Amino acid sequence: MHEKTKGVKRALLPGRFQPPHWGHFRLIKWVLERFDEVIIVIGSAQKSHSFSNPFTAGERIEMLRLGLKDVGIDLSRVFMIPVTDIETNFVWPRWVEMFVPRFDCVVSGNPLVARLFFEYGYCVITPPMFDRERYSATVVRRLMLKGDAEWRSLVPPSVAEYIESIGGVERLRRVTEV
Ligand SMILES: Nc1ncnc2c1ncn2[C@@H]1O[C@H](COP(=O)(O)OP(=O)(O)OP(=O)(O)O)[C@@H](O)[C@H]1O
Ligand SMILES: NC(=O)c1ccc[n+]([C@@H]2O[C@H](COP(=O)(O)O)[C@@H](O)[C@H]2O)c1
Repeated sequence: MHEKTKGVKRALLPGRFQPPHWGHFRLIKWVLERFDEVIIVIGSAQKSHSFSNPFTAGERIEMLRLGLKDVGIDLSRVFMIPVTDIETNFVWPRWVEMFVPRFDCVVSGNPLVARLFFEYGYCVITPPMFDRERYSATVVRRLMLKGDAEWRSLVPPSVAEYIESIGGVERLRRVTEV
């Protein structure tokens, strides 16, 4: 381990962030209360323009950065790294390792992610869920599709403005038309 990063505790936080909502930002704060740095893996980086994955990896990075600034998180403690999916779950932790800096633990509420990294030998932490009834990206996307402006209250203001600036709601409607 390099002398300068020796002793620095890092958590890996994988997710799709489609889009990032208040639950994610509370989770990132929670992680940074326990670790020195967080590596946010922007999962399914190859995906965009669908109901489950409307935004590109680049757009998700922009939104995360805006939200992190809104909540006053020091960006020098945060890495954001896009990682594409692969066919083989068993080797996915090794695949992720290729793209990211060294890390100590994985934080995930996703049972598959937790199990794969646990079997691979990592320390895995299941975080608390923050107001999960509301703070869910699926809920945000459903409200957008319904034309219910309530979705804006589930994400930081800067994220809502960004989504509007790129025509995100219109995109979601178009790509889900049958
Ligand atoms: N409200 C929340 N509180 C705490 N952690 C959350 C919350 N929502 C999501 N997470 C966690 O954030 C990580 C990334 O989640 P993800 O991007 O899948 O969000 P999501 O809201 O579950 O999205 P989707 O509804 O599109 O599946 C996962 O570990 C997930 O458990
Ligand atoms: N085989 C794989 O590529 C593999 C396995 C498990 C999770 N993942 C990814 O990890 C991310 C987990 O994030 P979510 O909790 O948002 O689903 C997703 O992008 C998911 O596709 C990929």
